[in-house]
Amino acid sequence: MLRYLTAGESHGQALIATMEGIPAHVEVSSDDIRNALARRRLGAGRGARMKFEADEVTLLGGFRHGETLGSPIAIMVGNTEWPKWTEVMSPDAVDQEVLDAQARNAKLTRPRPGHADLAGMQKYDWDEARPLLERASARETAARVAIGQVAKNFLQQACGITVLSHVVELGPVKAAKTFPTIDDLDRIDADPLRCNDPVASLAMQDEVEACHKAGDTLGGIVEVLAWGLPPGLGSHSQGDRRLDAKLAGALMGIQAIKGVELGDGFDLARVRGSQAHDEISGGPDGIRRLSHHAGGTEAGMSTGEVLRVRAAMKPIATVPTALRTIDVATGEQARAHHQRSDVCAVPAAGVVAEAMVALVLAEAVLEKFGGDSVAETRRNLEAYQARVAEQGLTIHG
Ligand SMILES: Cc1cc2nc3c(=O)[nH]c(=O)nc-3n(C[C@H](O)[C@H](O)[C@H](O)COP(=O)(O)O)c2cc1C
Ligand SMILES: C=C(O[C@@H]1CC(C(=O)O)=C[C@@H](OP(=O)(O)O)[C@H]1O)C(=O)O
Repeated sequence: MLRYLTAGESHGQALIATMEGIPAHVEVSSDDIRNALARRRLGAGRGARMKFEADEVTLLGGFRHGETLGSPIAIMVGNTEWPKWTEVMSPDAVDQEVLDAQARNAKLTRPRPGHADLAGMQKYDWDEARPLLERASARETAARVAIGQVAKNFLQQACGITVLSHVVELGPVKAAKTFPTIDDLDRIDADPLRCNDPVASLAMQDEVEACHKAGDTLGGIVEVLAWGLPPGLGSHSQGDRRLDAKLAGALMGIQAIKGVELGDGFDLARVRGSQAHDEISGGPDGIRRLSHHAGGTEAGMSTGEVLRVRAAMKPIATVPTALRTIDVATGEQARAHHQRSDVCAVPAAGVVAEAMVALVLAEAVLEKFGGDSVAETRRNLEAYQARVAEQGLTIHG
């Protein structure tokens, strides 16, 4: 069983991710994690904080000599801005004078619509937003990307599975419906919008710029693709074992994601059945699908086709021309607290979505094939593939 947790606050000393269940002998380096975190910082529309703050990676446990040990993993992502926040975020009690000064200067009593601020104050009994926003912040996704990279390395090394994402919509701009391949990954990462369509990317960059000037924010849609999945990950037999349900839950668990669709998703509801399903054809090479509407799952199981899942991100909620709210200290109408924010974080959300998909797939692979070492998982996978081939049911995607 694969399980993981993260801890840490946005302006805390560090984020920590722990993960248990990853087999031994997955090759991972600190640079792999650093590169993954650098990809998450990329992208047009990110705010000032991404420029002056850095992620400091430390592999704390579960690794030795560039490999996983099969024991629990702990990764620390240190925050270089911590020295400026030691008093505001001190884990230990501070003097009343310091608290009073903080209250005078910076008590966040004007909850921001679209954030954890107001519901969190109600639920956890706080009189300001700081204790909520610190954990609700998507800074936390750095920790998930760190362990997601370990899952990606495992998937690649044990099963030859590759996970990639690209931005398909940004506000009103839509990319052409092109299907990137693994070879496009470097080009997509080099694009400021992580978009596979260069013309749409320019229009997206203009949209980000226009929004920035107007003091407004943007959302968009990312698509995650995974190549190399065997058929049969997940199960039809219980709702909570379905691969599509796990993917949807994991992607909806990312801050600001408000919709998820598998394959053609919502569009399938608008066409007739004869147009909606992926017909099956046989032949000497094995089985082939004549279309890719389902997105690589049927009845909660992977089909062996390319997995294709999309996530819709709402526009950034901390709108610079601040939204209306109340001041909870006075009960009076006010404008929401705003210091700075991203105009758009859709390219970064794509990288986070890749990590979440990789974690779900790693869990599904381990559920189906088990294995305490990469070689054992691979051997079990190969035995399964050989049996499927004997049945004459090998998929050629
Ligand atoms: C990578 C990433 C960066 C984000 N950056 C910001 C930001 O700068 N400002 C902001 O208001 N929200 C940002 N968000 C979204 C908020 O964290 C999120 O909307 C908020 O915590 C409320 O959660 P909810 O939208 O899921 O309801 C970001 C989300 C992601 C995934
Ligand atoms: C720090 C990160 O993203 C932050 C996520 C975030 C939010 O509300 O989610 C708000 C912003 O932080 P602040 O309000 O302090 O400027 C982003 O910069 C990060 O992704 O590493």
